Amino acid sequence: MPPLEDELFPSTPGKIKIDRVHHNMMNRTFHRCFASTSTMFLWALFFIALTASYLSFQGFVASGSRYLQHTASWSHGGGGGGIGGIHWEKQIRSSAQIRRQNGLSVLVTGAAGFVGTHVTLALKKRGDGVVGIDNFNDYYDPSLKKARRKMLESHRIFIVEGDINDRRILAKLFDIVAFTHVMHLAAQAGVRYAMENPNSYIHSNIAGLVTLLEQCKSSDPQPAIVWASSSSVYGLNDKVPFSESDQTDRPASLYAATKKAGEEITHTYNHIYGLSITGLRFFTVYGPWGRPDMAYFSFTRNILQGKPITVYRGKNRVDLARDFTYIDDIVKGCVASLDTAGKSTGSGGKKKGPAPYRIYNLGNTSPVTVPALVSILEKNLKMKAKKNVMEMPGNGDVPFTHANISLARRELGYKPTTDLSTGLRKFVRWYLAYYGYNHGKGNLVNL
Ligand SMILES: O=C(O)[C@H]1O[C@H](OP(=O)(O)OP(=O)(O)OC[C@H]2O[C@@H](n3ccc(=O)[nH]c3=O)[C@H](O)[C@@H]2O)[C@H](O)[C@@H](O)[C@@H]1O
Repeated sequence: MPPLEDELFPSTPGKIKIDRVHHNMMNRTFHRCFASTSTMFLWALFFIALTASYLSFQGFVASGSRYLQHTASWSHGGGGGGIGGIHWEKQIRSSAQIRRQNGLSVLVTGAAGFVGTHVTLALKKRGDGVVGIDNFNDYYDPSLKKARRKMLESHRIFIVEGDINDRRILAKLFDIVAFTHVMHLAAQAGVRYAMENPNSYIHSNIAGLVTLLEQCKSSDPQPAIVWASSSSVYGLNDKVPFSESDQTDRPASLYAATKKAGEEITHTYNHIYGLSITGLRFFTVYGPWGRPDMAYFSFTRNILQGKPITVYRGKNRVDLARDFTYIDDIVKGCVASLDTAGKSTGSGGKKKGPAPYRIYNLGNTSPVTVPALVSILEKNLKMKAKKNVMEMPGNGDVPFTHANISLARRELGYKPTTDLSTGLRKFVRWYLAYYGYNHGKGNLVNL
């Protein structure tokens, strides 16, 4: 059995063990023990204070660097598009200035994208106020997006460098400008890339869309929204031409599925919050300042560089076909949609009455096969393509698209006027002016 004292004062490191010699000795020991304990107590206090001040200093440094990062991201959004500050707000106000009677005030998302650039410019040219937002991601060469921005800047259009998933930026923009309309074109595009990077489709086409709608629903006044859906929602349908009333529940790619989801999500915001919604199903849009990931663009590059192109073919050697639609026709459809969009009816996040919910096909109504597309390019480039023909891989592609545009014609006055030959001639002219024959460094040209 251990002695009682040992139990009361266990011999642990740092603790004084009581001497059991005699009483005086014990007193002295107690005294020493007490004195040492109070010293220990003071030391302990000292260490606690030291630790506390170290931790709070760390916290200060961390929050300081968070603050610095925050400030940095709000002041260096990238060449000309820096975020935050008086100068930034001034550029936004100036870009948003309306210069015609009953002009619109439009926020264009994806403004440095292909369709975004063209729509933004068209609105500005007719005197509407317009501000762009774009995250300048590197899905395809960001230098093309920057060149588009430079071109827009020469027309005094300001593009904020930011992501539609960033609630703070959206809130700030709506604080500065009472947008009457949002032209929502920011998206992860491309049908086949969805197998490589599925999450980017969820990030932009689902999460980004919801973030934007949340902002719009709580804005006062609520803007009307026109946004880009896609012909790909018709998926595996084989009844042609595709009509808006056809069922769209058999998407062939994740891209198509996110666009279809977008149609359902916008419907919800229309139903609950009274947002005015117009969804536009674009059919394979092409033209100057286009997207390098698309077939007409990459074929042109490869033909000029003497590289082979891959031409996909459907089952039983059937050629694939697309209802290729020229950018100027699409722009007219977008602008007409903005002009005819009824008002949103909500305020303070509450619906006051039913608001319009519309969906339109914007196509060309004359599908052309991919080999025919290649022939037109060969003629314009005066060069022969090296073709590798192979069966379409099961990666989300659909064999054909063909738009019925009667609804858009009736309600928007939409009437496409550019056939594929004319449109590709314009594209090739732009391409050669921009890249040169060797696809060298781009020379910036005006539209
Ligand atoms: O209209 C639409 O909904 C969609 O149009 C295009 O998608 P897609 O029609 O597949 O356009 P491309 O990628 O340019 O392909 C056009 C045709 O060329 C074919 N192709 C593509 C690439 C290739 O290397 N070879 C080839 O034969 C495709 O199979 C397709 O039939 C866009 O990329 C989508 O963002 C858009 O939403």
